[in-house]
Amino acid sequence: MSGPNETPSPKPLLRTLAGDAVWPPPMWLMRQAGRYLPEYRELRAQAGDFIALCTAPTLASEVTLQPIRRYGMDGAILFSDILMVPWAMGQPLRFAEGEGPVLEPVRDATAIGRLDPSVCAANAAPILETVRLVRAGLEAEAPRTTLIGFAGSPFTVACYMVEGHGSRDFAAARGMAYGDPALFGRLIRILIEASTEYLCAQADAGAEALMLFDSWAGLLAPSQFRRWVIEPTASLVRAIRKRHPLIPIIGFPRLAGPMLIEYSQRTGVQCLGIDTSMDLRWAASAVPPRMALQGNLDPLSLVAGGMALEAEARSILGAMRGRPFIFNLGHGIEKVTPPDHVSALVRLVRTG
Ligand SMILES: Cc1c2[nH]c(c1CCC(=O)O)Cc1[nH]c(c(CCC(=O)O)c1C)Cc1[nH]c(c(CCC(=O)O)c1C)Cc1[nH]c(c(C)c1CCC(=O)O)C2
Repeated sequence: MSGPNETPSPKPLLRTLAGDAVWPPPMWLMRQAGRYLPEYRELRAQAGDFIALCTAPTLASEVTLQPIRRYGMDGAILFSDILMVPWAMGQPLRFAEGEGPVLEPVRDATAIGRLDPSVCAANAAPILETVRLVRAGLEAEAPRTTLIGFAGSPFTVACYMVEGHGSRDFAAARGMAYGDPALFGRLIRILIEASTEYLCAQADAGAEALMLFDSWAGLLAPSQFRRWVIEPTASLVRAIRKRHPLIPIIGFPRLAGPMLIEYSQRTGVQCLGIDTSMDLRWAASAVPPRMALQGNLDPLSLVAGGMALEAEARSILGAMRGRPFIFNLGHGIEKVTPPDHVSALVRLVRTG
């Protein structure tokens, strides 16, 4: 972002977040560092488990830089996980092979009372060191690439903390939100405080933009969406802006549908991540005109490649030409994606 006395950033992704319709659009892919890349699988094997990899700054920064070296992406997203916030607050976490994350659920006042948001940023020190190493690596190797820090949004992180694992409907968490809103609200406030500290620490360490992943926002009824997605996100954004007034923030309320309109008006984010289900032209017509959009290629079209990929990507480019837009997927890249299909997509987007 540039203020009145600053020269505009030479980084295409930052210019887009500031509201310029940069073309061809900057691009990166959610989960771009991951198991579809042979060089990732190799480093992953060296580190042992996934948490060990996230907390080993040299390895985690290498992994973050791998897709930048291979594809020259405009955005480098910190290699970590949204569940490192509960982990850093002391909630036991492991990633079971083929099963996803497993946490010791927090479902009562005693368990929630044990969580300490004030220790989050200190316990996340190795992740913050990764941010510093990645930023230095980008300055040396890819000076036009923007470093994106991130956290999960309070609601989505609370879903995993209460449920203890992934779920199709997160019934325990959503049930607690109705049945004991005071207790659920306490958990949400703890997450707002911890995430504020953690995201500000990422910005201090060199993150140039921040993204809030709200993967399960779309499970909520409108009243609940306002209370547990919009209000906490607005508080988090306000708290970050007190210390980092200019840092751009991307909000990604997945499967929000028409609630995207209120989200765009009330949370204070500069950019909206758009999931695969949403019509980009509708989103563009529904939100403020200078607000950047990011998305929303179907990750399965990238697995398929060829004409199907080309048609989907061209349709997105056609819909977004002339407005601030960041080309991305509508959800994380699939593990079975052929790396060559990503190269083909990069060529296509780069020619606009
Ligand atoms: C819900 C969620 C999680 N994590 C995340 C979300 C929000 C986005 C989304 O909805 O996908 C976000 C996330 N997770 C990861 C990143 C790294 C940055 C990136 O490349 O985008 C980011 C931004 C790495 C990861 N996070 C995880 C992996 C796989 C771990 C491995 O290599 O074994 C990676 C690369 C593990 C993880 N982490 C999580 C789950 C459900 C799983 C297991 C499922 C899976 O394996 O894909 C929680």
